[in-house]
Amino acid sequence: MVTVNQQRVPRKRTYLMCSPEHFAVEYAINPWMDVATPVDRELAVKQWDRLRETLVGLGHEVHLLTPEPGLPDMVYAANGALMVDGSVYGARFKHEQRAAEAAAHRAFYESQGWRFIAPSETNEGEGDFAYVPEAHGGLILAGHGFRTEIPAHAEAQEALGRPVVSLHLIDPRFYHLDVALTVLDDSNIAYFPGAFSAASQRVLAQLFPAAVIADDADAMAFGLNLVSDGANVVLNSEATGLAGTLKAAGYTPVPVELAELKKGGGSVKCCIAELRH
Ligand SMILES: CN(C)C(=N)NCCC[C@H](N)C(=O)O
Repeated sequence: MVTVNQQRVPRKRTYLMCSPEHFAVEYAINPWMDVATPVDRELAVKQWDRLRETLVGLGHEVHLLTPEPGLPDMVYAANGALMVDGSVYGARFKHEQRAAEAAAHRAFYESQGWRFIAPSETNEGEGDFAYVPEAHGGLILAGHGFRTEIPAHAEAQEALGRPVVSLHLIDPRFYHLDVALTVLDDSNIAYFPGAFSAASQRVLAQLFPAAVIADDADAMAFGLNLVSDGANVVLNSEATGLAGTLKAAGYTPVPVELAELKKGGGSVKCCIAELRH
Protein backbone atom coordinates (compact mmCIF):
# COMPACT_ATOMS: atom_id res chain seq x y z
CA MET A 1 0.00 0.00 0.00
CA VAL A 2 1.30 3.47 -0.89
CA THR A 3 1.38 6.00 1.95
CA VAL A 4 0.41 9.52 0.96
CA ASN A 5 1.82 12.34 3.06
CA GLN A 6 -0.91 14.73 2.12
CA GLN A 7 -2.16 17.38 4.52
CA ARG A 8 -5.96 17.18 4.54
CA VAL A 9 -7.75 20.31 5.72
CA PRO A 10 -11.15 20.06 7.44
CA ARG A 11 -13.92 22.55 6.62
CA LYS A 12 -16.62 23.28 9.20
CA ARG A 13 -20.01 21.88 8.21
CA THR A 14 -23.62 22.40 9.18
CA TYR A 15 -25.69 19.24 9.36
CA LEU A 16 -29.28 18.17 9.92
CA MET A 17 -30.13 15.04 11.90
CA CYS A 18 -33.31 13.45 13.28
CA SER A 19 -33.37 11.26 16.39
CA PRO A 20 -34.45 7.60 15.98
CA GLU A 21 -37.00 8.00 18.81
CA HIS A 22 -39.62 6.31 16.62
CA PHE A 23 -37.25 4.05 14.68
CA ALA A 24 -38.56 0.57 13.80
CA VAL A 25 -38.45 -1.94 10.98
CA GLU A 26 -42.19 -2.33 10.32
CA TYR A 27 -42.01 -2.75 6.54
CA ALA A 28 -39.30 -3.85 4.11
CA ILE A 29 -38.56 -1.50 1.23
CA ASN A 30 -34.91 -2.40 0.73
CA PRO A 31 -32.94 -5.68 0.86
CA TRP A 32 -31.42 -4.86 4.26
CA MET A 33 -34.76 -4.61 6.07
CA ASP A 34 -36.29 -7.69 7.66
CA VAL A 35 -39.41 -7.19 9.75
CA ALA A 36 -38.62 -10.40 11.66
CA THR A 37 -35.35 -8.98 13.06
CA PRO A 38 -35.93 -7.23 16.38
CA VAL A 39 -34.74 -3.64 16.73
CA ASP A 40 -33.40 -2.21 19.98
CA ARG A 41 -34.68 1.36 19.74
CA GLU A 42 -32.95 2.47 22.94
CA LEU A 43 -29.64 1.27 21.56
CA ALA A 44 -30.40 2.97 18.23
CA VAL A 45 -30.89 6.28 20.07
CA LYS A 46 -27.62 5.76 21.99
CA GLN A 47 -25.65 5.01 18.83
CA TRP A 48 -27.24 7.94 16.99
CA ASP A 49 -26.42 10.24 19.92
CA ARG A 50 -22.82 9.12 19.82
CA LEU A 51 -22.75 9.97 16.09
CA ARG A 52 -24.16 13.44 16.79
CA GLU A 53 -21.63 14.00 19.60
CA THR A 54 -18.82 12.89 17.30
CA LEU A 55 -19.78 15.53 14.71
CA VAL A 56 -20.08 18.24 17.35
CA GLY A 57 -16.73 17.13 18.81
CA LEU A 58 -15.16 17.65 15.39
CA GLY A 59 -16.40 21.26 15.45
CA HIS A 60 -19.48 20.91 13.25
CA GLU A 61 -22.92 22.41 13.86
CA VAL A 62 -25.85 20.00 14.04
CA HIS A 63 -29.47 21.11 13.60
CA LEU A 64 -32.23 18.75 14.70
CA LEU A 65 -35.42 17.79 12.94
CA THR A 66 -38.26 16.74 15.26
CA PRO A 67 -39.02 13.02 14.81
CA GLU A 68 -42.66 12.11 14.20
CA PRO A 69 -44.49 9.00 15.39
CA GLY A 70 -45.55 6.73 12.53
CA LEU A 71 -42.50 7.65 10.44
CA PRO A 72 -39.94 5.02 11.54
CA ASP A 73 -37.44 5.86 8.76
CA MET A 74 -37.30 9.57 9.59
CA VAL A 75 -33.91 9.04 11.26
CA TYR A 76 -32.45 8.85 7.73
CA ALA A 77 -32.48 12.64 7.42
CA ALA A 78 -30.28 12.67 4.32
CA ASN A 79 -33.23 11.56 2.23
CA GLY A 80 -35.38 14.67 2.80
CA ALA A 81 -33.75 17.20 0.44
CA LEU A 82 -30.62 18.36 -1.35
CA MET A 83 -29.29 21.79 -0.40
CA VAL A 84 -26.71 23.61 -2.55
CA ASP A 85 -25.70 27.30 -2.39
CA GLY A 86 -28.56 28.10 0.01
CA SER A 87 -31.28 26.59 -2.21
CA VAL A 88 -33.15 23.46 -1.27
CA TYR A 89 -34.56 20.91 -3.71
CA GLY A 90 -37.13 18.92 -1.74
CA ALA A 91 -37.66 15.15 -1.76
CA ARG A 92 -40.59 13.17 -3.07
CA PHE A 93 -40.28 9.65 -1.71
CA LYS A 94 -40.78 6.56 -3.86
CA HIS A 95 -42.54 4.51 -1.19
CA GLU A 96 -45.73 5.77 0.39
CA GLN A 97 -44.54 4.60 3.83
CA ARG A 98 -42.03 7.49 3.76
CA ALA A 99 -44.03 10.05 1.77
CA ALA A 100 -45.05 12.17 4.78
CA GLU A 101 -41.41 12.80 5.73
CA ALA A 102 -41.12 15.26 2.85
CA ALA A 103 -43.49 17.76 4.49
CA ALA A 104 -41.53 17.68 7.76
CA HIS A 105 -38.32 18.48 5.89
CA ARG A 106 -40.01 21.20 3.88
CA ALA A 107 -41.33 22.83 7.08
CA PHE A 108 -37.83 22.78 8.57
CA TYR A 109 -36.15 24.36 5.54
CA GLU A 110 -38.86 26.97 5.13
CA SER A 111 -38.67 27.86 8.84
CA GLN A 112 -35.01 28.78 8.24
CA GLY A 113 -36.03 31.15 5.45
CA TRP A 114 -34.13 29.24 2.78
CA ARG A 115 -35.30 29.08 -0.83
CA PHE A 116 -37.26 25.83 -1.18
CA ILE A 117 -38.10 24.25 -4.53
CA ALA A 118 -40.90 21.68 -4.29
CA PRO A 119 -40.26 18.66 -6.51
CA SER A 120 -42.65 17.19 -9.06
CA GLU A 121 -40.43 14.18 -9.65
CA THR A 122 -39.58 11.20 -7.43
CA ASN A 123 -36.27 11.73 -5.66
CA GLU A 124 -34.81 10.88 -2.26
CA GLY A 125 -32.62 13.90 -1.57
CA GLU A 126 -29.04 13.23 -0.58
CA GLY A 127 -29.75 9.51 -0.67
CA ASP A 128 -29.33 9.79 -4.43
CA PHE A 129 -27.66 13.19 -4.87
CA ALA A 130 -24.08 14.07 -3.90
CA TYR A 131 -22.53 17.51 -4.33
CA VAL A 132 -18.83 18.01 -5.09
CA PRO A 133 -18.27 21.79 -4.75
CA GLU A 134 -14.96 22.12 -6.52
CA ALA A 135 -15.13 19.36 -9.09
CA HIS A 136 -15.56 20.91 -12.51
CA GLY A 137 -16.87 24.12 -10.92
CA GLY A 138 -19.44 22.39 -8.71
CA LEU A 139 -21.05 19.15 -9.75
CA ILE A 140 -24.09 17.22 -8.56
CA LEU A 141 -23.77 13.45 -8.95
CA ALA A 142 -27.15 11.74 -9.13
CA GLY A 143 -28.15 8.09 -8.88
CA HIS A 144 -31.11 6.40 -10.53
CA GLY A 145 -32.25 2.82 -10.91
CA PHE A 146 -34.04 2.08 -7.65
CA ARG A 147 -35.46 5.20 -5.97
CA THR A 148 -34.80 8.56 -7.63
CA GLU A 149 -36.11 8.80 -11.19
CA ILE A 150 -34.15 10.29 -14.10
CA PRO A 151 -36.52 13.28 -14.65
CA ALA A 152 -35.64 14.40 -11.10
CA HIS A 153 -32.03 14.83 -12.22
CA ALA A 154 -33.08 17.46 -14.77
CA GLU A 155 -35.42 19.02 -12.23
CA ALA A 156 -32.58 19.29 -9.67
CA GLN A 157 -30.33 20.91 -12.27
CA GLU A 158 -33.00 23.54 -13.04
CA ALA A 159 -33.70 24.08 -9.33
CA LEU A 160 -30.09 24.44 -8.23
CA GLY A 161 -28.28 25.71 -11.34
CA ARG A 162 -25.47 23.17 -11.14
CA PRO A 163 -24.73 20.46 -13.69
CA VAL A 164 -26.15 17.09 -12.75
CA VAL A 165 -24.40 13.90 -13.85
CA SER A 166 -26.72 10.88 -14.01
CA LEU A 167 -25.32 7.59 -12.77
CA HIS A 168 -27.06 4.25 -13.17
CA LEU A 169 -27.17 2.07 -10.04
CA ILE A 170 -27.56 -1.61 -10.95
CA ASP A 171 -27.19 -3.61 -7.71
CA PRO A 172 -30.25 -3.64 -5.39
CA ARG A 173 -28.02 -3.91 -2.30
CA PHE A 174 -26.85 -0.41 -3.16
CA TYR A 175 -30.25 1.10 -3.82
CA HIS A 176 -29.21 4.68 -3.06
CA LEU A 177 -26.19 6.51 -4.44
CA ASP A 178 -24.90 7.22 -0.94
CA VAL A 179 -24.25 3.54 -0.24
CA ALA A 180 -22.04 3.27 -3.30
CA LEU A 181 -20.34 6.66 -3.57
CA THR A 182 -19.21 9.36 -1.18
CA VAL A 183 -17.69 12.83 -1.33
CA LEU A 184 -14.37 12.89 0.54
CA ASP A 185 -13.47 16.54 0.13
CA ASP A 186 -14.31 19.51 -2.08
CA SER A 187 -13.01 17.82 -5.22
CA ASN A 188 -12.68 14.08 -4.73
CA ILE A 189 -14.88 11.06 -4.15
CA ALA A 190 -14.70 7.38 -3.21
CA TYR A 191 -16.94 4.77 -4.84
CA PHE A 192 -17.55 1.09 -5.44
CA PRO A 193 -17.53 0.60 -9.23
CA GLY A 194 -19.56 -2.64 -9.13
CA ALA A 195 -22.67 -0.74 -8.00
CA PHE A 196 -22.79 1.15 -11.31
CA SER A 197 -23.46 0.27 -14.94
CA ALA A 198 -20.37 -0.08 -17.15
CA ALA A 199 -21.13 3.26 -18.82
CA SER A 200 -21.53 5.06 -15.48
CA GLN A 201 -18.24 3.53 -14.32
CA ARG A 202 -16.57 5.10 -17.36
CA VAL A 203 -18.17 8.47 -16.57
CA LEU A 204 -16.88 8.34 -12.99
CA ALA A 205 -13.38 7.32 -14.10
CA GLN A 206 -13.31 10.23 -16.55
CA LEU A 207 -14.55 12.83 -14.03
CA PHE A 208 -12.62 11.56 -11.00
CA PRO A 209 -9.36 9.92 -12.10
CA ALA A 210 -7.94 10.24 -8.56
CA ALA A 211 -10.98 8.74 -6.78
CA VAL A 212 -10.51 6.27 -3.95
CA ILE A 213 -11.83 2.92 -5.16
CA ALA A 214 -13.73 0.79 -2.65
CA ASP A 215 -14.46 -2.92 -2.94
CA ASP A 216 -17.57 -5.02 -2.41
CA ALA A 217 -16.67 -5.73 1.25
CA ASP A 218 -16.24 -2.00 1.98
CA ALA A 219 -19.61 -1.22 0.42
CA MET A 220 -21.36 -4.15 2.15
CA ALA A 221 -20.07 -2.86 5.50
CA PHE A 222 -21.79 0.45 4.64
CA GLY A 223 -18.31 1.98 4.58
CA LEU A 224 -19.12 4.40 1.76
CA ASN A 225 -22.14 5.69 3.64
CA LEU A 226 -19.81 8.12 5.39
CA VAL A 227 -19.52 11.80 6.14
CA SER A 228 -16.26 13.65 5.60
CA ASP A 229 -15.25 17.23 6.40
CA GLY A 230 -12.29 17.01 4.03
CA ALA A 231 -9.97 15.52 6.65
CA ASN A 232 -11.98 13.58 9.26
CA VAL A 233 -14.01 10.75 7.84
CA VAL A 234 -16.82 9.51 10.09
CA LEU A 235 -17.71 5.99 9.01
CA ASN A 236 -19.32 2.75 10.14
CA SER A 237 -16.98 0.88 12.52
CA GLU A 238 -17.49 -2.36 10.57
CA ALA A 239 -15.78 -0.84 7.52
CA THR A 240 -12.24 -1.54 8.71
CA GLY A 241 -10.84 -2.17 5.23
CA LEU A 242 -12.04 1.16 3.86
CA ALA A 243 -10.84 2.93 7.02
CA GLY A 244 -7.34 1.63 6.26
CA THR A 245 -7.53 2.72 2.61
CA LEU A 246 -8.66 6.22 3.62
CA LYS A 247 -5.93 6.48 6.25
CA ALA A 248 -3.33 5.60 3.62
CA ALA A 249 -4.80 8.36 1.45
CA GLY A 250 -4.20 10.92 4.22
CA TYR A 251 -7.68 11.08 5.79
CA THR A 252 -8.40 10.44 9.47
CA PRO A 253 -11.00 7.69 9.91
CA VAL A 254 -13.40 8.22 12.83
CA PRO A 255 -15.31 4.94 13.30
CA VAL A 256 -18.77 4.94 14.85
CA GLU A 257 -20.97 1.99 15.80
CA LEU A 258 -24.39 2.14 14.10
CA ALA A 259 -25.46 -1.51 13.99
CA GLU A 260 -29.09 -0.86 14.95
CA LEU A 261 -29.67 1.66 12.15
CA LYS A 262 -28.12 -0.75 9.64
CA LYS A 263 -31.24 -2.89 10.18
CA GLY A 264 -33.23 -0.19 8.38
CA GLY A 265 -30.75 -0.17 5.51
CA GLY A 266 -28.70 2.89 6.38
CA SER A 267 -25.66 4.11 8.23
CA VAL A 268 -23.73 7.32 8.92
CA LYS A 269 -24.48 9.40 5.82
CA CYS A 270 -28.15 8.43 5.72
CA CYS A 271 -28.56 10.00 9.16
CA ILE A 272 -26.98 13.31 8.12
CA ALA A 273 -28.05 15.94 5.59
CA GLU A 274 -25.58 18.72 4.86
CA LEU A 275 -26.95 22.25 5.01
CA ARG A 276 -24.98 24.22 2.44
CA HIS A 277 -26.33 27.69 3.15
C1 LIG B 1 -27.80 4.92 2.71
N1 LIG B 1 -29.16 5.04 2.39
C2 LIG B 1 -29.59 3.99 1.65
C3 LIG B 1 -29.91 6.14 2.70
N2 LIG B 1 -29.58 7.22 2.29
N3 LIG B 1 -31.05 6.03 3.38
C4 LIG B 1 -31.48 4.98 4.14
C5 LIG B 1 -32.95 4.79 3.96
C6 LIG B 1 -33.46 3.58 4.68
C7 LIG B 1 -34.94 3.39 4.57
N4 LIG B 1 -35.34 2.23 5.30
C8 LIG B 1 -35.38 3.24 3.12
O1 LIG B 1 -35.31 2.13 2.60
O2 LIG B 1 -35.79 4.21 2.49
